[in-house]
Amino acid sequence: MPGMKTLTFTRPDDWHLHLRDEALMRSVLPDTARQFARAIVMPNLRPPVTTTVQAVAYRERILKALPKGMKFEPLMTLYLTDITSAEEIKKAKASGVVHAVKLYPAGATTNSDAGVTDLRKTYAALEEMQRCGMPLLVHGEVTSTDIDIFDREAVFIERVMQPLLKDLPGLRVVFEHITTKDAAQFVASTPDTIAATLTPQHLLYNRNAMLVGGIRPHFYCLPILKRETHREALVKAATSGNKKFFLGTDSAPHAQHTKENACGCAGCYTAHSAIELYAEAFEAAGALDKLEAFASFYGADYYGLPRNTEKVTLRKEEWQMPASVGFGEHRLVPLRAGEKMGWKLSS
Ligand SMILES: NC(=O)N[C@@H](CC(=O)O)C(=O)O
Ligand SMILES: [Zn+2]
Ligand SMILES: [Zn+2]
Repeated sequence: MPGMKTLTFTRPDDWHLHLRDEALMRSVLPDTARQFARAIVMPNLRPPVTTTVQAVAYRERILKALPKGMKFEPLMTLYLTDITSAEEIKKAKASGVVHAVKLYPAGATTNSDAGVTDLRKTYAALEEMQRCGMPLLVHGEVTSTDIDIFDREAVFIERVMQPLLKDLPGLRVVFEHITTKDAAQFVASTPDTIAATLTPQHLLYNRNAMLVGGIRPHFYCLPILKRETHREALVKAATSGNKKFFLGTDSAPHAQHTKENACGCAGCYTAHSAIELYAEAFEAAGALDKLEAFASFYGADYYGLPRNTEKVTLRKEEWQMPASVGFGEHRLVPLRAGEKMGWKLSS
């Protein structure tokens, strides 16, 4: 069609994704595989993926769940615990399928109770990671009860991140799903070994979306949405052309009834149309020309993997996000449910 606005670019990858397992995974995996060539798959299952043997088995379950005709490469991670050994890191590295290790401070987020209680307990593993170049992916929030939930990321920088990088200056660290100006500035000021992922919800929304005119549980994720000044700083980082900032949806599916609940779970389901959501955020910033490198180049470069060669096309087209989609035997409410979208990925 003449005059139709399209955007063709290298197929993207998702550098932070929750796929869950079994029937739940089978429901969400096609959404990711339709858009992304590869994804860094988070290990916060119950029980968590703490060993290479478990990661290899989880990878096989993912590949088996992939619908016929779809191509997708899951990049596996290990869940760091107080007892992860240097030996386990060596096995992970040698496997060729484990690409990173994830730090969840104990109690910080969904399925993090097996997480790290004191970072010093993990130094043998971290030293081996520093030696072999295995990235540490960090959920960067402190968990102390005296710290306000809106300050937990900023406080994490001074209390955990800075001491960690002082002790292990060669460690590769990805500050995952950053939500504050503080984190964006911190990452920008560090050497190239330190990078960050950015989610669509933190680029598109501030905390008003979650709290004004009624409490909207489908906008609740961790780290929690912050005020507008932070969102603006994140958009600036994502669209700056700085290779330290790349795409990681943090798509985190939870069944509808567990989010629409007196004690609702944390996590936004963005995989349904993640690349379209990012396109909207980049378009609003007048930076669509920066989307390809953010979505398809910088993450691969950071992880030392080849860039994808296949192309995808986004079309400017209005469509409506479904109110919910299937999730095993449950329902799952995607971000933007029932609302208009302005971009569509061509199939
Ligand atoms: N982001 C979230 O709010 N939730 C994630 C965990 C995480 O990434 O912190 C989940 O697994 O549900
Ligand atoms: Zn997290
Ligand atoms: Zn996550």
